[in-house]
Amino acid sequence: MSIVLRQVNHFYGKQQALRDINFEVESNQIVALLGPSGCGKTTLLRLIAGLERLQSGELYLQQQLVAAPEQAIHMAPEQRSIGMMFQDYALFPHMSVRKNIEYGLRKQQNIPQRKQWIEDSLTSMGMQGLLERFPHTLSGGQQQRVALIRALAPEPSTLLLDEPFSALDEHLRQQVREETLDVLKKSNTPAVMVTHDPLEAMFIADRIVVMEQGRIVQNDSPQEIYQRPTNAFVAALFGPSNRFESYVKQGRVDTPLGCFLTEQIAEAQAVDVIVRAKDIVVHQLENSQYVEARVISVHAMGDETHFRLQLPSMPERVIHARMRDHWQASTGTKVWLSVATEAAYIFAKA
Ligand SMILES: Nc1ncnc2c1ncn2[C@@H]1O[C@H](COP(=O)(O)OP(=O)(O)OP(=O)(O)O)[C@@H](O)[C@H]1O
Repeated sequence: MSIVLRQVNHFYGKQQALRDINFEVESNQIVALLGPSGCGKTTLLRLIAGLERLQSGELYLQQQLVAAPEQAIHMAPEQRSIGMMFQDYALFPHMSVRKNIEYGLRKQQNIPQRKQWIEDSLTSMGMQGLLERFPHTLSGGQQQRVALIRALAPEPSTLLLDEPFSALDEHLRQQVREETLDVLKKSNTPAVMVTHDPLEAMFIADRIVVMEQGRIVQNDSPQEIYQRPTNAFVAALFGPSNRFESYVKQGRVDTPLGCFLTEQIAEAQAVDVIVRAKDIVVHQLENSQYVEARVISVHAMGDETHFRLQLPSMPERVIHARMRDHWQASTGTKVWLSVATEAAYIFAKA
């Protein structure tokens, strides 16, 4: 194991930022911490790095107990062999790219070999010839690549990344994200990356830890998180969705989009139902099995068409649907909706 956290709680004054956190990062794994602003992601990263003192619980890095307040253990950040990379790059402005990267090399390392690694890594990212340049002469994407190589040059046992791509525009973000993934996998460095972008987490991570209000609500592979979300919050993370409140009656849950079967949830239990926009099929032809709706607006979204729809039974709500087809329809057009029964995610309310 690269990182093990046991029973960690953290307070800022009276406000609790982390609750009962337990998780592990295996060697060679990339783990994404995913959740909305304020859910405690950065706090967790800072605790692992030692920038914030653990108040309770235990932290192991490479099987070594490095923080445990009950045993008065707190290893200093610089002794933890952790590399860090943040969204604002934080390169030294008065040093060349070469000096920035070589700054962290340690005497114990095979320096000529590391220098070769630095040159090879920059070349693989299309950055050959930039070693003598200064940070202010580089683009944001180039600075971010330098920051990655700098963080990895001392061969840390783990890399922590806090929203590393958020300052980049969408196109560049995708490119730098792919390069980062390749460099991390090639160097076999386990990493924990904070992000609030579910697609980014799915793309880069072997495992996703979803956080909500200081708690871990699910810790699984990207596929499990997407296909078997454990609560309504996780089910609604990936793209636009529709949420309904209902209750179980004779093994069924009635919603404005139809009736769905549920076997696991007790009779009369109040539930949240999530139907992802992509799971609603919009039909042009009337069918008595389908639910009637009217078009509010239609939006071409590249390969998909996004519909904002209104149901006669609940005119105050906007229903979101997404189809792979290309559609055009004017406001007020009548359409019919269907949802496969397995496409409704049903969760008992807490
Ligand atoms: N130094 C601090 N002093 C007081 N409260 C803090 C401090 N740092 C964080 N908090 C609070 O703790 C909670 C968790 O913050 P944290 O920065 O860990 O969340 P986050 O998920 O990383 O959010 P974001 O995505 O916006 O960075 C928030 O309510 C925040 O306001």
